[in-house]
Amino acid sequence: MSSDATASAEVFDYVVVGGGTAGNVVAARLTEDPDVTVCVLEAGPSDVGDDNVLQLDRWMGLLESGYDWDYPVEPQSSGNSFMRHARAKVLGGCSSHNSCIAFWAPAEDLDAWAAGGCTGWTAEELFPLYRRLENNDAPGDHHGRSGPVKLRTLKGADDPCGNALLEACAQAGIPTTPFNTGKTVIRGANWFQINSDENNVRQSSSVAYLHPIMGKRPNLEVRTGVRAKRLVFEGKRCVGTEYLDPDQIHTRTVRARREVVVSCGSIDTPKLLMLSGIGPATHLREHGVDVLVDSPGVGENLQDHPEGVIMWEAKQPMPTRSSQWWEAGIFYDTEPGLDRPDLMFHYGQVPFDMNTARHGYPTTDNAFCLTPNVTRARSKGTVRLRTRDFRDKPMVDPRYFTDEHDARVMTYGLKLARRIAEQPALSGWAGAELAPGPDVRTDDELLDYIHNTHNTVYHPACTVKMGADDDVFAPLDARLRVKGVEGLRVADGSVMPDLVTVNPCITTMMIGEKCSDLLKGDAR
Ligand SMILES: Cc1cc2nc3c(=O)[nH]c(=O)nc-3n(C[C@H](O)[C@H](O)[C@H](O)COP(=O)(O)OP(=O)(O)OC[C@H]3O[C@@H](n4cnc5c(N)ncnc54)[C@H](O)[C@@H]3O)c2cc1C
Repeated sequence: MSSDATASAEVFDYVVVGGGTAGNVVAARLTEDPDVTVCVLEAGPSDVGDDNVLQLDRWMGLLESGYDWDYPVEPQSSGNSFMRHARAKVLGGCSSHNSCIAFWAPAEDLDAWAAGGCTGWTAEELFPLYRRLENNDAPGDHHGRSGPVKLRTLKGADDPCGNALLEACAQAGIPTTPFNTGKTVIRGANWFQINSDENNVRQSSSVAYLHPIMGKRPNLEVRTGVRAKRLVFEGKRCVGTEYLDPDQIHTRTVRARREVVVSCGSIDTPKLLMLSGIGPATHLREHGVDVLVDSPGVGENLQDHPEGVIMWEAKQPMPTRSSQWWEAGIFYDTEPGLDRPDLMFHYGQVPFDMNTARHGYPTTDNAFCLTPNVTRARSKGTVRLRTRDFRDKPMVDPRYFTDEHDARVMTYGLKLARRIAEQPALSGWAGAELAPGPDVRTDDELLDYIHNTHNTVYHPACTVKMGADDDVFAPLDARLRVKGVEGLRVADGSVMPDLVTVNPCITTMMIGEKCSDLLKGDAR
């Protein structure tokens, strides 16, 4: 150990606040060095032995459950004001809650981060980190074979409807194309890769990184059921955090000798920074929070993948077993000249009426659906404090569909989904269209339906973005350090300058890998 403190004392070399997707990666990598002590503070319970969390096919049951922070959105002028943002409250964070669709980010996304001032974040520099984290069953030299996170390629053996869908896509000019080869798929469809093992145990950051070492590394302490209230500073140096003990009464402090890493996710990280005095000064003062750093970008730039749904009654029985019920997807370019797809669909083997049933759209148990999402949405929102009480949910305002681009891509998506369903290959499967239904035809009607019923792919990100040193709207520099203070970094989905085009969980783990490299490099 680097000093007299042992792993059970209240002083550690590093404190990781939030035992989620990225935070656990940071903790696991740092404690590879037995002389480095790390304490992870996670508000939710442990996932060890909890099949509700570990068995991937049960993931939809976690939505709005006790494992969910379940954030409402502020009333939306152009979007669905009933929509809720699921955010996991359990060790592993959203990687313990999600559907484990596993993608490497397109090289173009990462290169754009670097071009925007994030030195060290090109695809060439980051692809080796994806390789390091994965143990992938896909062929070729592109993939890692010995990382902690198992990725497997789905094959659709038990889903004739899904196979008919891929055939229908091909009939509609969308070829069956392998994913995750390192070449960006602009137009193509296929079965996904997922991060779950052969027994369908999810390969969350806790399963893959923490379970093998918990209780085995004396330099790692994982505390669950503890909620950070506020970061602790001495002058401008972050020296630890206050947290609410599981007894829900006492406030304790844990200190970091070297650095604190905040990994609470794209909604709770900006909240914790703002409660600690780092954020837009006027907003902090309005809530009676003393300003430590006027950082106007904290809680700004909220980006997401808004998602619509189109659902058909199935003419034949749909599968009764599945890895996670959303096993295939489609990428598409809605205008010429794009270097990345601007539209994606997930194919659901199940009805998805969470946002349509309340509006009276019919539903059934035997249905399938396509959910178009806007992969490079331009509507940007905010996360703000509701009050200065750490127990209050923050104000999440994604401002969905306030940019016309997003509305155009989404309506294009609904029409393209109908075109796919009309292909001969799906004639034996696509029955009545349940939502939005055949009467909803014009762009205005489709948009009205979307505004009332859209969901999210649950990818909120970018609210504490990294950027160039002189970018005042980037609260972090490219080494993930919070500008204006010392001893404090952020590692989670909030650091992305722009949301990746694809499902972001594996990229968020990669951010954890990168953060651990930066910390190790700077500690030398
Ligand atoms: C329902 C759902 C389905 C999804 N499906 C997919 C998918 O199939 N593929 C994909 O790539 N992505 C998917 N995503 C998105 C992906 O899982 C997330 O973008 C990613 O996991 C976020 O990681 P993070 O590290 O930013 O935050 P998180 O993983 O959410 O980690 C934050 C952690 O911090 C904890 N925390 C928060 N506040 C405090 C506090 N004050 N004190 C202590 N701890 C705190 C939280 O409890 C949580 O454990 C999905 C997300 C959801 C919610």
